[in-house]
Amino acid sequence: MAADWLSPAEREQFLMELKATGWVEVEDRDALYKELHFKTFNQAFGFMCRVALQAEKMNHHPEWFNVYNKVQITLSTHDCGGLSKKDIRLAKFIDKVALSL
Ligand SMILES: C[C@H](O)[C@H](O)[C@H]1CNC2=NC(N)=NC(=O)C2=N1
Repeated sequence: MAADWLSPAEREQFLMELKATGWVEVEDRDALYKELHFKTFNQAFGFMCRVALQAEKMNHHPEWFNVYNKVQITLSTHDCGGLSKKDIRLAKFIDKVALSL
């Protein structure tokens, strides 16, 4: 959606903020990646449940992989073939939930 496109200035600003919290740009595609570690599987899955509910509300879904206490997340907007404001919003939500656990 056009409203979700990032201007070059917004993109630079948001990427700077998110890199400071551990997100990295994926090398071979326009996407963001973060790996999170929790104490237990319960915590990791609890985190995933909260993110899943938000993702469904936003109609914007992460690509993710979980083993025990580790969650690897890739964010990208498939409809526009790269990063959009929705990825930024979801990344910030993910950081907020992770901090609250
Ligand atoms: C039809 C449906 O609205 C779309 O496929 C939504 C669903 N979730 C999505 N999630 C992500 N990450 N990118 C999208 O472009 C996207 N599009």
